[in-house]
Amino acid sequence: MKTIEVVAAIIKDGNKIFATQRGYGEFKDGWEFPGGKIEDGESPQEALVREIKEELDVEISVQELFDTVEYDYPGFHLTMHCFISSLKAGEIVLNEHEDARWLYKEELDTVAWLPADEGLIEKLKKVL
Ligand SMILES: Nc1nc2c([nH]c(=O)n2[C@H]2C[C@H](O)[C@@H](COP(=O)(O)OP(=O)(O)OP(=O)(O)O)O2)c(=O)[nH]1
Repeated sequence: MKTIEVVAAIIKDGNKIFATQRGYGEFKDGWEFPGGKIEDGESPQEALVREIKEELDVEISVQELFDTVEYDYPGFHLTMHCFISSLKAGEIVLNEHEDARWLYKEELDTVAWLPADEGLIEKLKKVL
């Protein structure tokens, strides 16, 4: 099966994390962590900084790797490296997503996460 390698940002502000809702495509309306595919020659961290600038207009500082999710969708295998991050500069603008929310730990279950993110959310609840 084809593997897609993706980086995603768990952007934290104090006790809150930033969740985005996909605005298009196969997973439209699902909630996720912003990010996208790594391009040739990029490190995961470089890809993440670029993707977040494209999607949200902001600069982030990328901190530690929180988890790498491995998940089989019907059409492909997803490998997703999820980095704890924080906002460095700029104001968030939703260039691609249809909605976004800052969620406290207690609110993490109030949005419909993409299937690959469900285990990650359980793991996050333990550390937030
Ligand atoms: N960014 C991100 N993608 C996720 C998450 N969970 C999850 O299953 N995915 C999947 C959805 C997509 O198939 C893939 C991400 O690829 P992508 O962001 O480049 O999105 P895309 O398929 O729309 O690709 P493209 O149109 O930009 O080429 O990973 C998540 O939390 N964040």
